[in-house]
Amino acid sequence: LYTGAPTGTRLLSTMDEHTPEKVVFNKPKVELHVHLDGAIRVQTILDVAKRRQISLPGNAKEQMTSRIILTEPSTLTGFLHKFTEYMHVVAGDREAIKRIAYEFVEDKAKEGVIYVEVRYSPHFLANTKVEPIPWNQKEGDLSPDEVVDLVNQGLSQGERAFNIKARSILCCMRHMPSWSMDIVELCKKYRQQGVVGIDLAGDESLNCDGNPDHRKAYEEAARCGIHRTVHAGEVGPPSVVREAVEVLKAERVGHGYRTLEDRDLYKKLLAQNMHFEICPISSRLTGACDPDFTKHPVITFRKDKANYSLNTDDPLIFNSSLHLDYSTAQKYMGFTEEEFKRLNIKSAESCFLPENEKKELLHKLYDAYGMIQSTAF
Ligand SMILES: O=c1[nH]cnc2c1ncn2[C@H]1C[C@H](O)[C@@H](CO)O1
Repeated sequence: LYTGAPTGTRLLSTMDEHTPEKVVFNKPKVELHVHLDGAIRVQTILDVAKRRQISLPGNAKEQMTSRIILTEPSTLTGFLHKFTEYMHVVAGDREAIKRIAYEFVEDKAKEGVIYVEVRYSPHFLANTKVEPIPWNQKEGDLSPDEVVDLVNQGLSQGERAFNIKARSILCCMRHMPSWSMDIVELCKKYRQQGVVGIDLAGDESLNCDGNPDHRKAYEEAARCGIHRTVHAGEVGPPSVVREAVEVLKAERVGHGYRTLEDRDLYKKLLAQNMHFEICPISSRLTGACDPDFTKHPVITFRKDKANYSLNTDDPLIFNSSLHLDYSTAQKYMGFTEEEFKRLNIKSAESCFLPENEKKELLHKLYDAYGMIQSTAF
């Protein structure tokens, strides 16, 4: 049993019962890149479909699971298509949205995560005040604004029940620039209720142009002190990373694998201590990286002592858990306990919490890792 819970009030099991993989780093962790809508329990999708009388092609859990999950390397476009299998079930439903957020916190606590930043597109979960209404839903009465309020409620109930900290990041979508100004306004409105940042997600292989609406939203975010991350260089070229950092003023890069193809950019970002949100399992199944993990870009990041985190991205679709990302890094990339500690401390340093809360989180990690705080890496 993992007994190092922050306040010592709760014992966490070493792993989720559905994850057979070995736990290689059974210590408190920080996760910075995970999509709420890519981290729903299959059982919850089935329960909500039943309650709402939405018929699904497969009713049995195994059938639905096999429709949703990716087992072989695909493309980012192919991967993103998987969301159409189930998003219509939960979108527009208040109870489902709160439940998903709450259960998400429970699942993270079970993985030994003590601080998580979870991201999602409020528009994708709404059915009014969103144009076009996503997932072929009929118009209803759940706006993106109320979606954010519901997720905040679910997350904070989860925080209290499972004794970890959860904050959120709101996603702009590359193919929907007209939503981006709403996003920054929602970030501003809900910054006291757990929203800590803005992201730009979606299909970089189809939409990597520097759209002025995304740029305006990010300018406003920077002006208001809203923290910024951008999906870039996952499948798109290094120029998308450069734009994310130089134009959108991203403080972190989502994925960023292809940064390595531009030596000058990579050197500059290393010198800047730029944080890369690395998602090993995801990068194989989306086709972003070579399927051979022994050739993964994170091996270079590690060698260069770069600032990066390890993350699940979309554990529902990858049928994965954070333990699997860690055990993969250990098994195929030679990661050690020391490196896991170092990268979690880097993750905490790069998180979007206010300084005082960041310090507190760092203290918890130093304490759990048996480190004296001055022993900086
Ligand atoms: O890995 C990803 N790259 C780009 N976009 C992604 C990835 N995973 C999820 N998304 C998209 C699909 C979700 O509906 C959206 C918001 O969470 O973000």
